[in-house]
Amino acid sequence: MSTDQSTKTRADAEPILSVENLRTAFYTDKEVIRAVDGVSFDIYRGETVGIVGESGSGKSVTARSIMRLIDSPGRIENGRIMFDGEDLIEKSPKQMRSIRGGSIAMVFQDPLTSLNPVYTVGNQIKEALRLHRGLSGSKATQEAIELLEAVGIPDANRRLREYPHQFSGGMRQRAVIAMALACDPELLICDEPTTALDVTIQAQILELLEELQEERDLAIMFITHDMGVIAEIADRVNVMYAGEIIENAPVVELFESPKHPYTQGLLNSIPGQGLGEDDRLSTIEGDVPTPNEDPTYCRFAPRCPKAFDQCDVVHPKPMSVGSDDTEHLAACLLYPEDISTDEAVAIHRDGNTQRGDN
Ligand SMILES: Nc1ncnc2c1ncn2[C@@H]1O[C@H](COP(=O)(O)OP(=O)(O)OP(=O)(O)O)[C@@H](O)[C@H]1O
Ligand code: NI
Repeated sequence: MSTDQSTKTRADAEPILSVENLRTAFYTDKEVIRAVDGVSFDIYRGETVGIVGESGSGKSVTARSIMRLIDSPGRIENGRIMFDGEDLIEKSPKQMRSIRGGSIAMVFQDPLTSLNPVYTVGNQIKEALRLHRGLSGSKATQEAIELLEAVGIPDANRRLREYPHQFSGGMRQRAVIAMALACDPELLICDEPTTALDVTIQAQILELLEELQEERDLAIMFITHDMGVIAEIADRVNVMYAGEIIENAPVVELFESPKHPYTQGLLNSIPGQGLGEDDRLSTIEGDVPTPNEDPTYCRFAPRCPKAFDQCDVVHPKPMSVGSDDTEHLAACLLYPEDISTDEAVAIHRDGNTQRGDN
């Protein structure tokens, strides 16, 4: 993590990605699942923004919405996804195909979903180089070798001619990252890229991503359910719960001074600080509810140790909770802290969002 750098890049630049009030819903026979329900956040060049939350909180749907990979029965219902100054929601399917794997690349949990078993790793990287950068022949081969070397795959020349099944899990994920980089993306979206790997390999991949980011000024959106991974990799963190971002803060501030009771619960459940060896976020009792109705209340209230009667009838808006100039938001009726709870509740009820005010 590198918060100083993050604050610097944020102060004097435009975000590379700006998600504004994004809403994505799935229309099932039974109900409408508001998987992403009014999500807003920014990512700047050279910055890693983490998205953390329990299973089902809407992290992957957020990523897939940005990539415009939402299929029926799902659809993006509202919002803007400004990338490099243009709204991705307005793009045609053809334009999106060239953006995907071009200026935005994605790395998933299972590298085998990104690799084709019947082609050599080299051919797949070279295909990406041909499609997105117009390279072919020995130029493409040379670039593919350099990419494998850049992601720390030894003996690149030989490994280029091997098939995915000849790679170990960690090496496979490195190959997927090489493929993602083949397109020279500006934004890399990683959805639990290290979850399936053992801890040592996981640490190596995180380190690799940080190196690549520094070299290339990459913006990274990093999805995980693991607060320990967030601490390693993120500059800024969005905490998601039931389709909403309930807290957003620079990583150090989030760990030192979490404001939302949900974030406080997540931090208490980090392995080593909590009870078990299970790395799932498991010490908050109960489950994430399915967000299947308009949030006229706090979706975390049923599990919240600090909930009071108003939490069932007033929807919390993001409030500025940072010390000094820190951009730190929490959506909880307990804030702002410096006024009475009744006054705070009134601000939330009147829909006076503070986002964008600072
Ligand atoms: N194709 C779909 N059809 C119906 N509901 C869906 C679909 N895809 C996702 N959902 C719902 O959207 C919500 C958010 O799912 P999402 O996959 O984004 O969660 P997540 O935070 O990525 O969880 P995990 O950590 O398990 O990957 C869930 O309630 C899920 O059931
Ligand atoms: Ni997911």
